[in-house]
Amino acid sequence: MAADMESSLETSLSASGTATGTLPPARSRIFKIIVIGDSNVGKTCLTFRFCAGRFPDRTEATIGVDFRERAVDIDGERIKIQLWDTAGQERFRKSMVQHYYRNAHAVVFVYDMTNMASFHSLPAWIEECRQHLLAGDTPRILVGNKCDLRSAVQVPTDVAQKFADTHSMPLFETSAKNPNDNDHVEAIFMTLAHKLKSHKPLMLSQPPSDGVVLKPGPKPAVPCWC
Ligand SMILES: Nc1nc2c(ncn2[C@@H]2O[C@H](COP(=O)(O)OP(=O)(O)OP(=O)(O)O)[C@@H](O)[C@H]2O)c(=O)[nH]1
Repeated sequence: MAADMESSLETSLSASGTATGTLPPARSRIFKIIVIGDSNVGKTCLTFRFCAGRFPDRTEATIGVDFRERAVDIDGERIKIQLWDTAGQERFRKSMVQHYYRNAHAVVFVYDMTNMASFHSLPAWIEECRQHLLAGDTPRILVGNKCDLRSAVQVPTDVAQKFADTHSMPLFETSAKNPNDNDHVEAIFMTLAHKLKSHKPLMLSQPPSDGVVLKPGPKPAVPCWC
């Protein structure tokens, strides 16, 4: 992953590059999106699905944080979506928490639709986020995962929607495993990236080094989810 992160240091000038044979790479905006929620809800699988395009063969509990990154083209602009897959288990995350939130441009809260306890944990995750995020207007979305396990669903959509409305977040129900189910993981992150693109000024972030972001981006503009 380190190599991927290094690539986000690319700088500008391709548009004005001269015919020297090796044009400098295009500058990319980087959107740091952190993915939060209880252990086992599928944060690793969701981020893997978006960045690698498939469901991982196997996963282990995330320790600290994993980074995944994907470059996308939005309206002709190259954007790097940097997903921070955070540990759900308290013992694997406590020393890292402030690094997750630092300079985050958006937050994805995840619960497991087949596990009511993971839904009931959401207020605690929202509170942690509130305590660490400087910008209270940082875009947030709510994702219910594992909707492919239809017969095991414990969290009704209307209950989740009510919760999402109360917290002014859009709700998506999806499956990292089965890309044909409900909202596509691809569409969820791309929707978020479109929102960020239309509201963020240009950022030249440094990539994280040992989990620490070196250079802050400017305060994000007020998001609009309408
Ligand atoms: N059926 C089904 N299983 C899923 C889905 N997403 C994840 N899983 C399974 O749920 C388990 C946990 O997935 P992870 O992605 O490792 O969960 P996590 O939230 O990253 O867990 P931590 O790293 O401990 O915080 C694994 O056994 C996955 O295979 C899904 O959409 N459908």
